[in-house]
Formats: sequence, C-alpha cells, structure tokens
Amino acid sequence: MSKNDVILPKDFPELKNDTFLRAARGEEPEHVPVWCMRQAGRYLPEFREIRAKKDFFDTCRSPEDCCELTLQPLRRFPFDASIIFSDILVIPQAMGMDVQMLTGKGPTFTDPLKEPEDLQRLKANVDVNKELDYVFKAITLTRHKIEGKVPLIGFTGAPWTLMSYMIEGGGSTTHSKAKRWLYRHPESSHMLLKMLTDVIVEYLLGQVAAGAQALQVFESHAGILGPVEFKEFSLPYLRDIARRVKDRLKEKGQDVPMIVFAKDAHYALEELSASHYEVVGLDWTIDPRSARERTGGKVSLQGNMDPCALYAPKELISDIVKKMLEGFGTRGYIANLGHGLYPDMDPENVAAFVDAVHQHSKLAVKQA
Ligand SMILES: Cc1c2[nH]c(c1CCC(=O)O)Cc1[nH]c(c(CCC(=O)O)c1C)Cc1[nH]c(c(CCC(=O)O)c1C)Cc1[nH]c(c(C)c1CCC(=O)O)C2
Repeated sequence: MSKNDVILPKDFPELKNDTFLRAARGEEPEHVPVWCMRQAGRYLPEFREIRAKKDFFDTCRSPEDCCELTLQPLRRFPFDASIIFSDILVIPQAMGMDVQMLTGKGPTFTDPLKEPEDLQRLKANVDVNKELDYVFKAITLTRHKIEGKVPLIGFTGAPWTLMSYMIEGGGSTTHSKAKRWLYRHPESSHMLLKMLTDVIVEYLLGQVAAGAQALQVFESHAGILGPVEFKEFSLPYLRDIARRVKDRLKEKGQDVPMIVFAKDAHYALEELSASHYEVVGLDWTIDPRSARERTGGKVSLQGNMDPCALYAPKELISDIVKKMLEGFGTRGYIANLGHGLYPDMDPENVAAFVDAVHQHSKLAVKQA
C-alpha cells in the first residue's frame, strides 16, 4: 500500500482473535483477554524513537504515525486488543482551544476557560468529519494494518474530565478551578458538559464508521468529585453518551461494546453498571469480589491490577494476577491495569503480566 492510496473503511481483514469482544459481551472465552491502558507509550524504546522526531499533537495528526504507534506493542506482546494511539484532548482542540504537550509538564492550554463568558469562544457546532478526520483516517488505516489480529478500540475523554482540563489548563492536584465552576456556575457547567457530550457522540460514531470495534470512555477525573457531584455532573452525561451512540448505531443495524472507565469512582459502581455500557473499567482501589457483587452480573468488568505491581519480580506478578483472576472469575472479564503504564516500566514485566493472565485463565477455564 503506498502512502497516497485512499484507504476506505471497508473490506477489513477478518478478525482472528475475538476473545476481547466475547468477554465484553459477558461470555467466557478459552482464556481471559488482556490489554493495557497506555500500551502504546514511553516505556517502549521504539515508541520514544518515533516520538523524539515530532511534536506530540503533530504525531496525533499523522495517521501513519498513529498506526505505527498502535501496532508497536502488538509486535512485542500477545495482547488481545489494541487501542488507537491518540489523545483525549483532541476534542478541546476541535472546539477551538490551543493545547500543547510540554515535556516534563504534560498537556498545557494556552488560554484556559476562566469565566462562563469564555464559553462563547468555543465552536458550538463542531463538524467532527472535518476537525477530527485525522483520527478517523488513523483508525481506518490501523484496522487494515492490524490484519485482523485483534480488535481495535476507539476512545474519548468524558465530558467532566475534558471540562476540568479546559478550565484548569493542564494537570492539577485539587482541580479547584474546575470544581469552582460546579459550585459557582452550575448552569454554565451543564451548558459546557452538554456541548462536550454532543461533540463526543458524533466523534464516537465517526470512530465506529471508520472501523473502531469497541469504544472506551475515559472519566479519568471522576475521583475528584464526591458521589453527589458525580451524580449531577458526570453520570447523566456518561449515560447520555452510551444511549445516544447505541441508538444511532442500532438504526444502522450496528452494535459495538462500550466500556466506561471512571477512575476512583468506586462510590458509583452500582450506577455505572446500570448506565448502558457493556463493560465497567475499574481502578486498583476496588476489590474484584466486591466489584462483582456490587455490579450484580449486569456488566462485564475490566481491570484492575495496580500498575505499580509491574515493579514487582515476575513470580510475584504471576501470583498477583492469579489472585485477581480468582476474584473476578473468567466469565465477562477483561484483564487490564487499574490505570496506564508508566514510562519507567520494564517491557519484560508487561510480558510477564500478559503471560500470567493467559496461563492462569486457560487453566481455570479448563478446570471449570
Ligand atoms: C487524562 C488522559 C490524557 N490522555 C488520555 C487520558 C485518559 C486516560 C488516563 O486517565 O490516563 C488518553 C490517552 N492518551 C494516549 C492514549 C493512547 C492509547 C494508549 O493508551 O496506548 C490514550 C487512550 C496517548 C498518550 N498521551 C500522552 C502520552 C505520553 C506523552 C508522549 O508520548 O510524549 C501518550 C502515550 C500524553 C498525555 N495526555 C494526557 C496526559 C495526562 C498525558 C501525560 C503527560 C505526561 O505524562 O507528560 C491526557
């Protein structure tokens, strides 16, 4: 395939490993599927090599680079799913905000939202096919180049997480600027959350049309909200996104599993399991057995090994994985970390994690 060929979202290679999709739908495949959040990342020397040549968001805007970075971890590890290389902050960019990725500092907005009047600066009707076309192209190209090895997951940031970045202007420990809006400007907060929800719905539908076989919604900043604020400012939008995406896909006779990952939102597990998502992603602060009890078999679960357990010796990783599998069981379960991989992690220990999931779960499924 030459670089100038038009790559269309059709005639994709046949999927050879559907363990992830079956587990997402509540089945028990022959082994528990496993992937890692941030599996394309700086812990891989081949990732650092590509990233060293280009600015972060320029990399995100290059379908060829996104495809290569998405495929890199699959060449090393027998993951059962892949996630498209991109970032959640492409949405604020599409709405007209300038965001840079600064080395050592992380995402940085040039001109964050300060007061409700600033909402007027945002583009209200974002044409995702124009503004985020580069993500759709990356998905289509990657789905072809993955050759049906594993499914490709598309993703988005959830409204509250994106809103907090747009107001804080970058990372924050207290998120107090963004939370100030919730308490002081609740109406404008809802207006912004609604605007984001509308863009996110179109963005996710565009990703499916481009070839995404599952969708994950990252509410990374759920934990900074308490249960009352979560119920008012996060949950209704998470629900709305799943319902609208599913309804629109249904009209076309399509259906893709959706995963919600609301980090540190253990207080809302019951509500999350009744929010129209097939899969609820968990961070490591939740005990697997109690997560199963509280979600009452309504959803599949994904997670949740402490990423820092990858600093342990390989034998200990294997023991930790075995206990995690015993807690979750092997039906309707997708193994993952409780959050992303860190740049200083050893790829060999990632391999040990993946192997441990496959080996222990194969035995458990056979013995059942
Ligand atoms: C909050 C958030 C962001 N981005 C994302 C989230 C939600 C998940 C989470 O809670 O971590 C989502 C994301 N970002 C990235 C992916 C790609 C797919 C994958 O997981 O492999 C995904 C799914 C690439 C990336 N996005 C980023 C990197 C690392 C920076 C680099 O490559 O230079 C990668 C691989 C940068 C990024 N982008 C963001 C942050 C906080 C950072 C880290 C900044 C830093 O540590 O310096 C915003």
